[in-house]
Amino acid sequence: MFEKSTWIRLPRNVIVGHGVRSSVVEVVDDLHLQGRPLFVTSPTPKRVAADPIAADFEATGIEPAIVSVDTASFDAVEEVIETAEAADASYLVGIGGGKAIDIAKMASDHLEMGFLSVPTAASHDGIVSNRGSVPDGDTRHSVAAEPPLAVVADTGILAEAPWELTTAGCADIISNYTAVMDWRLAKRLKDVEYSEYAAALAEMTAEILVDNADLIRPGLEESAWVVTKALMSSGVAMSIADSSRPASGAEHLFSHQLDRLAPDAALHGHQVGVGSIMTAYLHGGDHGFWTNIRDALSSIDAPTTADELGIDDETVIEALTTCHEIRDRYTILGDGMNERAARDVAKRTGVIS
Ligand SMILES: NC(=O)C1=CN([C@@H]2O[C@H](COP(=O)(O)OP(=O)(O)OC[C@H]3O[C@@H](n4cnc5c(N)ncnc54)[C@H](OP(=O)(O)O)[C@@H]3O)[C@@H](O)[C@H]2O)C=CC1
Ligand SMILES: O=C(CO)COP(=O)(O)O
Ligand SMILES: [Zn+2]
Repeated sequence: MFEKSTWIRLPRNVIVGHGVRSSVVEVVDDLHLQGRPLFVTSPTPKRVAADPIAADFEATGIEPAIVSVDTASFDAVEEVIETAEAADASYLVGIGGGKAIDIAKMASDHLEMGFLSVPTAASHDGIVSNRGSVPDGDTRHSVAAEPPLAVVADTGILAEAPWELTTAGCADIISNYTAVMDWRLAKRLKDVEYSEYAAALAEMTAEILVDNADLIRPGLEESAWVVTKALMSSGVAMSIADSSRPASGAEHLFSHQLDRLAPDAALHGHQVGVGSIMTAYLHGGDHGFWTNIRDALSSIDAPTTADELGIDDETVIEALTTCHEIRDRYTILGDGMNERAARDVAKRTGVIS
């Protein structure tokens, strides 16, 4: 008897383009959302987007509550839940980078409220995904969460954000190549749940981004357009898989461990990009594979070395040798690398000197 079933949760509205920030009120109306929104943001996104959007709401007689978060943590999710209850909010709007959007989607899941995703940086592929990523002591959870009812991505705002945020988003996408290789390996060796559609979409997204690398230049609003579409496509792959597997393999474990060992040293996307160079090398095969990843990263100005990340060589080795313990996710790292092997891969790929 056939007993399989799937439930794919995706945004109902996706609005991308120049000046669409001013459509948030209209989108809320289109979704028939009533009552008071709570904006979940962080300091810079508050200034560049949340405050002007709040003014648009005030002009219609609605005064949004606003909470600004500093870290991606369960404490921050709790703070948002308490603020939503105290403010009698009826839906949430995540306005910012990956941190603010992740916290909004997890809080809205707990509150059983809808949420809108308004990215201010094309820096991560959690813009549409139905998952949050939160560090918790020695581990890092990929938490099932509410997908956005709508995404409003203003390419004007995204293009004005610091260039390195956009290159971080590109690197998060390029890392899909190794994430999918890890996923296929885990399917073969551990028979984990696997979706060929999600894997193909994640890979194709990386492919299209790399093919359009010459359009990705600072000061070009079209870059924000190209990168944001890729970030959304990658997020949809995660939603189809109902897992972050299509976009998160060993290179993400490496980055999550760097977040613990060297907090705030570099952006998420930049760390996973450098991790991807090394895990591509570990996957072996064609010499061109890891060099292609390195060259794709450098063609869009993303870091390819520890030095460029602002992280010292020994921290890279520590992260490589311990990051398999971060979570129960089988990857090319298997049950861990020893120090000699880690130093060898980091040196051969030029990540450390
Ligand atoms: N759920 C998922 O599927 C995914 C989740 N993630 C998560 O997302 C996070 C990484 O996202 P990322 O965006 O790099 O992290 P942050 O949200 O921390 O943003 C990075 C920096 O960009 C700043 N910023 C954001 N927008 C602007 C702007 N328009 N102008 C100037 N500065 C701006 C932020 O300012 P400020 O300091 O004021 O906040 C912050 O300093 C990680 O926690 C990662 O785990 C990543 C990928 C997928
Ligand atoms: O960053 C992600 C995909 O780009 C997902 O993060 P996790 O590794 O926490 O699942
Ligand atoms: Zn990522």
